[in-house]
Amino acid sequence: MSNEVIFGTIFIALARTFIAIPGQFIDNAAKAKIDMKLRRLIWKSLMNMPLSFFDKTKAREMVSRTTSDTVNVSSFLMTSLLPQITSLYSIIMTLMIVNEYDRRLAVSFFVLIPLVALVAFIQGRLNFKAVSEVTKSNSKLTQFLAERLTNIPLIKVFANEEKEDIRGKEVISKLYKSQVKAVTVTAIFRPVISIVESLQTLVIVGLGIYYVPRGAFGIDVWVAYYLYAKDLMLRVNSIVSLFSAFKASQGATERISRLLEEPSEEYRKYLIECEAKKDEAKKEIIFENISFGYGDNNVLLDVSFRVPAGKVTAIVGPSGSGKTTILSLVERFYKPEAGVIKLGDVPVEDISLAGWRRKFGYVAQEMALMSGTIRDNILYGIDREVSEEEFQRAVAAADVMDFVREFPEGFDTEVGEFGSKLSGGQRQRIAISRAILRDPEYLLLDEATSSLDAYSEHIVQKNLDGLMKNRTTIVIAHKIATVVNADQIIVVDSGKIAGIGTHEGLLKTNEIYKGFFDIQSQRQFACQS
Ligand SMILES: Nc1ncnc2c1ncn2[C@@H]1O[C@H](COP(=O)(O)OP(=O)(O)OP(=O)(O)O)[C@@H](O)[C@H]1O
Repeated sequence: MSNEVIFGTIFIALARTFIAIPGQFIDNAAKAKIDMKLRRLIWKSLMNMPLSFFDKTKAREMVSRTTSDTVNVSSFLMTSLLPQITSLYSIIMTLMIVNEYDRRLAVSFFVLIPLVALVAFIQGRLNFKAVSEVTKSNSKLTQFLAERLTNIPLIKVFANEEKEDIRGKEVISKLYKSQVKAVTVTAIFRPVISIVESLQTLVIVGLGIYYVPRGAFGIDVWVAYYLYAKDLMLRVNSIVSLFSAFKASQGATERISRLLEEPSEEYRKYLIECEAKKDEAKKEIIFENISFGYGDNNVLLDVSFRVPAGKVTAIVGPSGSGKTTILSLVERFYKPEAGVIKLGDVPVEDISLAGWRRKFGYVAQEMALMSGTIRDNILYGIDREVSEEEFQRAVAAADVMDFVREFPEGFDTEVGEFGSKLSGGQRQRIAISRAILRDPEYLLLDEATSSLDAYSEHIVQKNLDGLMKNRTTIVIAHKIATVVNADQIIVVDSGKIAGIGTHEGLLKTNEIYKGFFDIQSQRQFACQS
């Protein structure tokens, strides 16, 4: 019996050590794999979300969904849940083995287990609350820092450094206080846990002192019981702490599930294969009784018009009247609430979104760039081979050479985060050269030359005119020259069509257009004089 107990105990201890080493490796590798799979799933889902999703979601929240929430889930699965299955098995086996040694020793566990479980439960709850508080304060600090650091010019312009300093200190202090709270919980529970451990030892030792001299069992059984009891208590402790780990991962799991359940753009729904049908560029784009709003903010009301194929349509109207929204609907960033948009006689809903977007070149007022070089940005989204000659032609047409020449590294110059190392006009010229390379069937320009100086504007406008020629183009225009030369002008006012016609026609019949023309003429005159 004696040898059996001693060798059995040593064998279990050794086996545990040898199993633990590869076990730990497998756990960590599996955890990393779960992280990777979850992150890929989230990323894919984010890439297929409609623009309306990003209107209501903070980018930083999506970053933490992809980085920290995934870790919470995988940690729960691999470091909390799975090991507890073996813990449960160990507890049952220990109870059975000790019961075989001596029933009275096994009964002692029914006193020790509830005691340890109760303390671990209370500690888990308090710890969970404290750690949640730290996580919350931490993400508030991250949000604060990211927002302020990307808006330094705004802070400087309003000389708000002192106020921001005070606000920053408050956010940092909040994180500090929550950390101290968490540390206090740990500090309070350390002595409580020590007391419980001492009690355990007292019971274990007490049982030995009482029963061994009376011959109930030998010292070997007593030592084995001691080792089993210690291990059992650790396992009970970790099973109970599963509760707080579950709570911590519950929030993350819910957030990830909610994200994955969001409806995607049905990007790959191919009802009509768009790419093959080049001749569709010959078809007009038709808005039939379109109404649309962002949430409760109604922007377009029963809007109907036709964009003739191969012609330039200019949209004019006061700020906030819905001009950019019309372009967004053409690009199918949003779905109209009422009415239908057609290409010829086909509703655009029946045309694959990927193919549809590939038909368009879009140059917005503010074009953000990706970090990388100027060349990377010019070629962004161009999924075909571009010869150096073609590249040079495009950059010359958009007057990009004018500023690239100034940089020692030329087209290999890094543009910085969001293209921050370039001016608005330089960023716009990159966007225009990108549109030229894309050679789209449809061109959407949102006041595309607004950030350029007079000289560059002249060159770029000349090339844009070339690009617009025989191409279906919708341009949101504030400049007289663009408007006057357009084949058709749509006047938008408070989300409604206030007039459609040519410059001469509207000038005679449309008061809003006449007002717009007069203001723009005066502005242009003021700029020139
Ligand atoms: N993503 C959005 N979410 C919520 N509201 C929006 C969004 N984009 C625009 N709006 C609102 O829709 C209305 C029309 O905006 P839109 O950008 O279409 O006007 P616009 O005529 O192009 O203006 P501007 O000439 O100043 O660029 C505005 O009241 C604006 O606040």
